[in-house]
Amino acid sequence: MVAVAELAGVSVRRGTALLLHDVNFKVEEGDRWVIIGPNGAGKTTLLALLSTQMHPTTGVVEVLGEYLGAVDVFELRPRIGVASSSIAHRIPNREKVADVIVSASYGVMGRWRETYEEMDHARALELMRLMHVEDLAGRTYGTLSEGERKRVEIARALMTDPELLLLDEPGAGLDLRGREILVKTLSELCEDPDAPTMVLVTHHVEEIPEGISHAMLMAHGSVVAAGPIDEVLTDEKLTAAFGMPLHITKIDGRWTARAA
Ligand SMILES: Nc1ncnc2c1ncn2[C@@H]1O[C@H](COP(=O)(O)OP(=O)(O)OP(=O)(O)O)[C@@H](O)[C@H]1O
Repeated sequence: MVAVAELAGVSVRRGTALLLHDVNFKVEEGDRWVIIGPNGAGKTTLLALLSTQMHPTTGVVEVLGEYLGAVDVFELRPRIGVASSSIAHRIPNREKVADVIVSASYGVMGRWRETYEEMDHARALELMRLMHVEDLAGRTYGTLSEGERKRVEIARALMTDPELLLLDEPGAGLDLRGREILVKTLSELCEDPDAPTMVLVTHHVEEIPEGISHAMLMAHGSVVAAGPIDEVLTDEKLTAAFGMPLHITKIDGRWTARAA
């Protein structure tokens, strides 16, 4: 198996704060990872390394065969799709949904004077169908519900045909209906053999789509457990990560957790 990303002995320090401590993590081609942990566990920091937005203080980060620190990250970034609230905040509200997606092929936020190929428009349409937002193509981004926005943001992240897809809390702020539509759409993506290798971050096991193959539990900047999802999402390991007695169950491929 080819490693799409690998962290070896990675720590990240900011002043006296240790954001990540001796993290080892390997993502192989075709893997669908979920990273779970309480607030402040270091999940966003880990995604910042994988998306080449941050360098480690110590240790080695390899992404798509290149080592951070020895590669021009601007060449690497188009090969990585990212959907996160910080990117979403930069999308202009007046932008049409179809343009939000197609403009990713130029790496721009909001259309300006670029001209797009027919191929780009066809790809954007294909992705809108994949994310079930094709009916919203003509709407402006600012008029969408939170759930619709999330699916548009993921379609945008897929526009450059990335080899690695990073999703930072896609279910945050969604109501039950919005969450269920998103989880179903993400399940379809996870089960699509042509979809890129994926790493999804969430706080809630209820947001884990079917088709996720691996899980990592984090706490206090360290890895509590990592591996095939059924081996990692156990009462004992979840309890250790969240620091309270928890009971987790899996029914029809979906997970729920509550205090034990
Ligand atoms: N520049 C910084 N200086 C000091 N501490 C920082 C800095 N950036 C982040 N931190 C701290 O590092 C820890 C890890 O942050 P991170 O955002 O990676 O956690 P997270 O698991 O994504 O949390 P959340 O679930 O709340 O989004 C937090 O305690 C945060 O306050």
